[in-house]
Amino acid sequence: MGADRGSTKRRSILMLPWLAHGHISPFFELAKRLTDHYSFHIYLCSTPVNLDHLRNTLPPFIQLVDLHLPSSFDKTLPPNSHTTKNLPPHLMPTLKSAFDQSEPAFSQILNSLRPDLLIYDFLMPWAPRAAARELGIKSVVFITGGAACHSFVTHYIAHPPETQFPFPNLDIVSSGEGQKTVEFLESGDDQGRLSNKDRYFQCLKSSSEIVLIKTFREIEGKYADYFSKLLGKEVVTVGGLVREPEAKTGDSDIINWLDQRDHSSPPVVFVSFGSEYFLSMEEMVEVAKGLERNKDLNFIWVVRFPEGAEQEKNLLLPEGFMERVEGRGLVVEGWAPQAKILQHERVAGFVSHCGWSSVLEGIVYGVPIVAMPMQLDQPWDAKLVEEIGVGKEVRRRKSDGGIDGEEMGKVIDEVLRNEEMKGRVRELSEKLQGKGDAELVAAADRLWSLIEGV
Ligand SMILES: C[C@@H]1O[C@H](OP(=O)(O)OP(=O)(O)OC[C@H]2O[C@@H](n3ccc(=O)[nH]c3=O)[C@H](O)[C@@H]2O)[C@H](O)[C@H](O)[C@H]1O
Repeated sequence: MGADRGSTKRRSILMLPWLAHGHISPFFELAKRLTDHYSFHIYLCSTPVNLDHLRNTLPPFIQLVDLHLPSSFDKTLPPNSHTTKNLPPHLMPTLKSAFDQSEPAFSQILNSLRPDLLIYDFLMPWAPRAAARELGIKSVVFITGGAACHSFVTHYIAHPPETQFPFPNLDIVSSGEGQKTVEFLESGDDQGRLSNKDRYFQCLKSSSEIVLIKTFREIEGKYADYFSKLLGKEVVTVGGLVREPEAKTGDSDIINWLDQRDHSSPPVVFVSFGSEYFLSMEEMVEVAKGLERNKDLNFIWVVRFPEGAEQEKNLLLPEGFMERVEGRGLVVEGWAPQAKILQHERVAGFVSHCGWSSVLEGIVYGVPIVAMPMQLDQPWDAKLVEEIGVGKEVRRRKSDGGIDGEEMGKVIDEVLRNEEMKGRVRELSEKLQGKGDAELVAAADRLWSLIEGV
């Protein structure tokens, strides 16, 4: 008896992603595939503000469950800020503490829904403990990032500092590029109770005999195997979960702009730094410089500002920038239909912060990547992009580690001219078609057998 739809009974899974779009989106994609092909019923649990955009497009056998953070935080974290989207960075530790203190509410949800399994994220060690305590059920952590990064971070936490990471090309701590991420790992929530590295490692250790991760063995098999060795658990890949772009009103202006770039006009690059990161003023100036450097370059650039800090984009962009790029550059505020843009035939390059979902979308849609990592796992994702030959990283200034517009412009030109890289991206994109489904089938069966205890 497998997890296939022929099974007579449905097994229920409660999913609890971290309160960020870059986490909720992969959990929802996994939920859609598990309920679409297999006999699972999925409860997707998050704060109301994080679930609102999903309420009207729910496939069968997926149910949204609102989790309310303690009202004691309402002064520092009003309900519409119970998400990392547009949250001022200094409030992130407070959001983690508020989420931690929602454990009693989560325990009530466990008791009312009584799921057969919990799939959780790597930021809430209290969730698997609650599942075991309240219901005696197993829990599985689902890593929404890449295996290269997570195998390094786990190695960094589990081994003495002098132990050599087996893949030196990705040992960015030794190379001095990972300082910000090390600081992030050593820092913690605003009560100082739990460092991020302890929080993360407790989540990994609390997972049952398997760990799920959003990647393809084709591109990260050796890292997934090392991750498994470090954890002493089975690391089960689910493929890239690259979502099919949904048609949305308001996207047509951008798509029409792309359609108007005929084959005689220069190629277009899409520039985005994800749903969490906000460029500083200085970084905005350097990115603008990089896009202006090549007068022939067409581009779409998504610019974002923290909630309450929205400003007219021309206040933050260099004087006269919009006029100078008139006709070849489109600056979009807040959000753009990234998946649809990357699929467009006129888009020949992707300037990305290398958030993991963006890297996978660039690869699956066959668009070479100009890697400009900013924080978190992005430095490792950028190194992987270079290692598998689907892009090139923009090296930062040696003097102060800042991004350099001139260097960015050079790498854009180099990537757009690199026929071998374009061929490699196309070849990998074709190779990955269907690979993800095969990995998902195996993962669904593995979850089913875990629930059945076989
Ligand atoms: C897991 C973790 O999530 C975070 O998410 P973040 O949003 O920054 O980036 P992505 O993972 O690329 O996720 C971004 C997702 O939002 C979509 N999108 C984004 C901006 C936009 O304007 N339009 C869109 O459609 C995009 O297509 C992708 O699917 C951190 O990066 C972290 O590095 C990453 O490992």
